Amino acid sequence: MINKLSPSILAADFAALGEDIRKAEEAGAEYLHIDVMDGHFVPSLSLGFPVIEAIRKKSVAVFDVHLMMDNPDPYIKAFAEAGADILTVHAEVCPHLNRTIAAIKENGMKACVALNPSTSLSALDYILEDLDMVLLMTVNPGFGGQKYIESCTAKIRDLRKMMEERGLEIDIEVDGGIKLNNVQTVLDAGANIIVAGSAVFGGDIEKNVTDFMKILGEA
Ligand SMILES: O=C(CO)[C@H](O)[C@H](O)COP(=O)(O)O
Ligand SMILES: [Fe+2]
Repeated sequence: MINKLSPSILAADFAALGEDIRKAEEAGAEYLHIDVMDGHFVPSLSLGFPVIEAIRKKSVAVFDVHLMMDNPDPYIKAFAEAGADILTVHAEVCPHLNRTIAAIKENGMKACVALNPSTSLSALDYILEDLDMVLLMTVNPGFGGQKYIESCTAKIRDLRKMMEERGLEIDIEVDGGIKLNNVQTVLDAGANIIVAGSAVFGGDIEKNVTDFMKILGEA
């Protein structure tokens, strides 16, 4: 599996968003993780279409859009038009997951399902073969800067094993509390797409990206 860093712009300086993104990309980040929160599924409100459209004009990165929203189905086409490349929906709020995943693909995006830390991997049992990526939340979604939940390491390992047993090579993305001092743990467990917000945008962005990429073997 190819490792990628996906810096989460939730932790960027929103008053200097274009500049912070430019720094992350110039340091070598190929993905950007964009957190959309609806104040329903999660307590926070974050950003929406105008922001995604604006940064799409400035960035060539893969837009890895993480929807933390109830009932995302009516918005799928609009996210594609705004510039999303990968669209992630939460299993907890998608009762018609096959239909949702099909709609994401029909709109030309890669399809990913996210699971909260306490959601069982069995939620993926009958959909895994249809996915381009699985996002395992390693904190409860809603806020940046939280602490990594240790029990998620075994879950990553179990998901990679589940994929191997089915002969699947699907990206496993991890999101929440990933820092330079625990990223090797999640890589060893089987994750290969690494979201980092505060650990990238809090401080020297170029140095943080470079340091992560050395560990990811991307540098
Ligand atoms: O989805 C998210 C929160 O719900 C964010 O992507 C995540 O929390 C990144 O922030 P950090 O790396 O600071 O934990
Ligand atoms: Fe996220």
